[in-house]
Amino acid sequence: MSNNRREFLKLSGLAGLGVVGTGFKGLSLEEQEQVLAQSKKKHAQRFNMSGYAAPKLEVVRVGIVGLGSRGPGAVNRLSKIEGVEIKALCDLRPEMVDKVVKSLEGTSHKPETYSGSAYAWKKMVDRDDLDLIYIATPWEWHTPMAVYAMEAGKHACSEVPIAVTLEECWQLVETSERTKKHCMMMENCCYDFFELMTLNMARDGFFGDVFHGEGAYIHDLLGLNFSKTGYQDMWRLKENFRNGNLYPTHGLGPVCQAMNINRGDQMDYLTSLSSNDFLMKAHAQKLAETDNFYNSFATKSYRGNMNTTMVKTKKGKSIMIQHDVSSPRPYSRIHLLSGTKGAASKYPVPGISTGHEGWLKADEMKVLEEKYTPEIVKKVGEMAKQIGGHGGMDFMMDWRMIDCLRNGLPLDQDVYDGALWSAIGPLSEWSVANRSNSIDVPDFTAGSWETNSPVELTLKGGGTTGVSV
Ligand SMILES: NC(=O)c1ccc[n+]([C@@H]2O[C@H](COP(=O)([O-])OP(=O)(O)OC[C@H]3O[C@@H](n4cnc5c(N)ncnc54)[C@H](O)[C@@H]3O)[C@@H](O)[C@H]2O)c1
Repeated sequence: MSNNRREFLKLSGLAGLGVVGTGFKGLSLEEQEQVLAQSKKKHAQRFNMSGYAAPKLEVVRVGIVGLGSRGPGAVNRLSKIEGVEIKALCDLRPEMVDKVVKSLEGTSHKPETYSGSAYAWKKMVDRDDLDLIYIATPWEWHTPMAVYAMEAGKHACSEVPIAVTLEECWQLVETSERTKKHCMMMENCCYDFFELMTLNMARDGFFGDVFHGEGAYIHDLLGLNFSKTGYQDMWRLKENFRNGNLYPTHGLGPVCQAMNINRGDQMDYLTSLSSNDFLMKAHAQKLAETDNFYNSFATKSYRGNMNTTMVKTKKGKSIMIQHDVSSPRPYSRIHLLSGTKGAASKYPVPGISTGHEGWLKADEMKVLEEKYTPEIVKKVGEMAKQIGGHGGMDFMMDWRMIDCLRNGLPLDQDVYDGALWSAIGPLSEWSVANRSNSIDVPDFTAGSWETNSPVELTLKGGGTTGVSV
């Protein structure tokens, strides 16, 4: 069987209008309209997964697929959480699996392994002794793997973005609703310390009505994306042949939580604009001068270096999201919240303000930290810092998900969050390709955003899962 994911989609019956291809690329205007109409029609059938609690699992038996740069860290973190059994590991490349198996020597985890083909993961997912499939593969595999996992009776969680087309977003929503299996996109930035504190402050009304938010993924990955030893088969560079906000969720997730998107407000429409590419093709051409490997990359067109996407919400609020992975500038996710009574901004230095005079002083910030540090940080924040993973946020995310599964609680990020935040990718592609015309954002919740509860910030009903550092 071909290693090609598009071939797989066709063979597995997952192919539908808009699945094969990236976003709207390659579709005529008429076909794009059909995709949107089809999306709207799907509002008919519903089971609301927001706030849904699956039966408690005392032990969470996990299978992990994708053991490149990101996956092994997840294995390490999960291995330290009480009630987790790492039962199975999978990667296309056997050597990646071997390395992770070795790292677990001396622990109680004795996983079975799967590798050697692009479909070995299906064998793993088909086992009947797994509760959760944890996905850390290239983007194009996230939805096929998550959908297959839910169909096989497992909860699914996936790295970001969980979908690359609108059709995939709908598949995730429909499958999660039909199978009543959790489908969580692992947006770790929602668990960073400043983001959690400002979410708590927003919830308490500190900022008044938060009517504007900004997020971004500004990270100079030019060298890594073009490195032959970076991402498997150069997949991440190839994603940059698309033009739009390809990686929206790190900046967007925490802003959506603070603005209660999907849970009190909803995205209405967006418009998106990309600069031209002034760096990537030039870099490819320079590399090709001395290395034939880069010849094919030197002839390609790349996404504009900076993409700016603006969203209007149904309640009249605004969100701005940026994406730039090639400019020589410092890392930033912005994380700005602007309300009727105050504002927060994370980069370059975390600050809170209540007026135009400037940011609060260190002693005032300390008082706020004491008041607004959420329960999860008090409970596992210090251990998370020791275990690591982007300063601790990765561990807090994994711990919270496992704690919710073990206590039969709804997950903080449900399938609607994953679908909506990921949908910015294909929607922004369409807008960029159409002179920044606006496009409606589908309501994946089918109206239940009006009554869904905001994400839970206490550990009510849970907080019982231990950690071994
Ligand atoms: N949340 C974060 O902070 C964060 C950070 C880094 C990466 N990521 C995400 O993690 C995911 C993985 O990224 P990475 O940096 O580890 O990439 P990578 O290329 O290093 O690793 C991907 C792994 O998946 C394997 N793989 C590919 N196709 C497969 C298949 N069909 N079956 C089984 N294994 C397959 C590859 O062999 C490789 O080992 C991406 O979605 C990326 O966006 C998230």
